[in-house]
Amino acid sequence: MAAPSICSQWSRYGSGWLRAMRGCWVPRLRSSWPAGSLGARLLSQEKRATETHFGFETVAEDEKGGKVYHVFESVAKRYDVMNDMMSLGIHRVWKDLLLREMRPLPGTQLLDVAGGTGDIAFRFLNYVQAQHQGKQKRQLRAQQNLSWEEIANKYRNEEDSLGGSRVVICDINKEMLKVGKQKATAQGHKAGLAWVLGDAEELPFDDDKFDVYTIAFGIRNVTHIDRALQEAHRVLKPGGRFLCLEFSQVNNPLLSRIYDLYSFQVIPVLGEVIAGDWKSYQYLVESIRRFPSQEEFKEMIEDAGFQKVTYESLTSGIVAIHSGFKL
Ligand SMILES: COc1cc(O)cc(C/C=C(\C)CC/C=C(\C)CC/C=C(\C)CC/C=C(\C)CC/C=C(\C)CC/C=C(\C)CC/C=C(\C)CC/C=C(\C)CC/C=C(\C)CCC=C(C)C)c1O
Ligand SMILES: C[S@@+](CC[C@H](N)C(=O)[O-])C[C@H]1O[C@@H](n2cnc3c(N)ncnc32)[C@H](O)[C@@H]1O
Repeated sequence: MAAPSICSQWSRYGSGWLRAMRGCWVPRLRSSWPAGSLGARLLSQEKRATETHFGFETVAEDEKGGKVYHVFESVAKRYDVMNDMMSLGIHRVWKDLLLREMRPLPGTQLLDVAGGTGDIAFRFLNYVQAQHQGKQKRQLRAQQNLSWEEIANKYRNEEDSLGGSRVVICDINKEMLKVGKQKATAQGHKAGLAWVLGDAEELPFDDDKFDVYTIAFGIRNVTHIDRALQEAHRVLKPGGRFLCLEFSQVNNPLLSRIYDLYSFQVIPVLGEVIAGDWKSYQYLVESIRRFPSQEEFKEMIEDAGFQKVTYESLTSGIVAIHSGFKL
């Protein structure tokens, strides 16, 4: 599979003709537009159309990708330890629940987008391996009068311990992927996984290719969420499933105040102390507040063409798992 270069990915950010115009005739005309005139209104519309947010900051659309890249390049090495410290390990439970929701069938082809250091992919591999081994044991136990040679051969001939399941981890950040690959080696995951550098908004995969698409704590960072959702829909096979684990809206007012206090007063401090990076963790908490609520995000998933869209809020809505099908 071809891995597109980071530079070619970035050249795409922002809408082409508006960007080109901003650079040429728009600034020259600006001074001659009286306030409230059509020209001034068009300019402000054009600005709004090409601006987005990076946390609480307003930035040009074509700047956001670079800023997000810098955040994850900076945190990559301390990413996993930070998550355990900041969430007291709770992120592991959320990720386990995503797998429980997925319940992959034998032979599942999974695409994990914004897969970073591989947490979802490794859970998937452990799950399908355990399933496959369980099935194999049950089959052997059901067969009477097998010799020890036959049993030993059965185990030896078992080339694919994953029962045909595979996972592709796709992420835009090569530093995150690098840490993920090191983790895979340390955890003994060799077979059944591929690492691909790519953008959620322009996936380097053919149509109708995967059974399941996951994105965990990734979609919040994408510049055009609608494009990422459309891409998810494109690469899934008919009948395929979209699953997203993401921060969401806390639904308990009292807890919400404690949560805000913890997010804004503690997380950036931990970011500074553990990773030497206040700004990236300030971006994390700000981007969480910017992300749509459970219901709003559900509508966006439906707009991308998914059917039977549902969600489950976890830990009082701190995070939610959204699910949808390509039918
Ligand atoms: C740069 O971008 C990123 C970098 C990353 O490293 C990760 C991500 C993406 C995120 C993940 C992969 C998930 C893992 C990361 C997190 C969970 C960090 C984000 C955390 C939050 C937004 C806050 C919510 C966290 C939790 C509920 C986890 C549990 C944490 C606690 C129970 C905190 C306990 C801490 C203390 C007792 C320390 C003392 C605190 C204070 C003095 C401040 C005041 C705090 C309190 C009164 C207690 C705080 C209690 C809560 C927060 C519980 C609130 C519970 C509910 C609302 C149910 C990435 O994009
Ligand atoms: C918070 S991490 C999540 C990593 C992993 N899924 C997890 O649950 O631990 C967010 C990831 O999204 C990736 N990312 C951000 N924008 C992306 C994009 N446009 N396309 C693909 N990946 C992106 C980042 O590089 C980073 O690895």
